[in-house]
Amino acid sequence: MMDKIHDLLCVPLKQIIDERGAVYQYLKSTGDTFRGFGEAYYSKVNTNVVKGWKFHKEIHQHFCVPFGRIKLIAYDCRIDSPSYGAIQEIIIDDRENYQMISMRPEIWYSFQALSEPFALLANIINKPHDPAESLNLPLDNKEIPYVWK
Ligand SMILES: Cc1cn([C@H]2C[C@H](O)[C@@H](COP(=O)(O)OP(=O)(O)O[C@H]3O[C@@H](C)C(=O)[C@@H](O)[C@H]3O)O2)c(=O)[nH]c1=O
Repeated sequence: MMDKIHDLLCVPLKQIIDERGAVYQYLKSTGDTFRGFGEAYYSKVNTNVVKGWKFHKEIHQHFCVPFGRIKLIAYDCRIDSPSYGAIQEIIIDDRENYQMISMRPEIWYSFQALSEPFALLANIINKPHDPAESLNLPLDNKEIPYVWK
């Protein structure tokens, strides 16, 4: 059963399309979820590859997919959360599911590229990347109740 994780926000984004191309909106400092700017980068994911599981202790992330299609799985391990134990599946892409995911810290997540030849997961984070601030678990672990097929 796919739940909704407390305070993990999916914000539909506009694409302003014209005959020349389009403008894909992403993140504004005036947005409700903005927590300051630290770094922006892309995670390129080759078709069918799954990255993760990842967990950030402090960093707040803003994901969107400007190219391709990603399946994101999130798991709420916060004992004090109203959605403790929840697993949420989110499709993010550059078309009908063009949206920003406001991913607060302390959520486990992993993500798979569903598009060929790859997908780009854009990420804007509120502090510069710090490997010491994150945790990783292998895809086949005993802690997270989700199995990637
Ligand atoms: C994110 C990042 C990674 N790296 C290095 C660390 C490592 O040697 C290599 C690959 O890093 P990762 O395996 O973490 O890359 P990846 O698995 O693509 O994950 C990254 O994508 C986003 C969506 C996340 O979820 C973050 O955890 C981030 O680490 O790049 C940097 O130098 N600067 C950075 O800002």
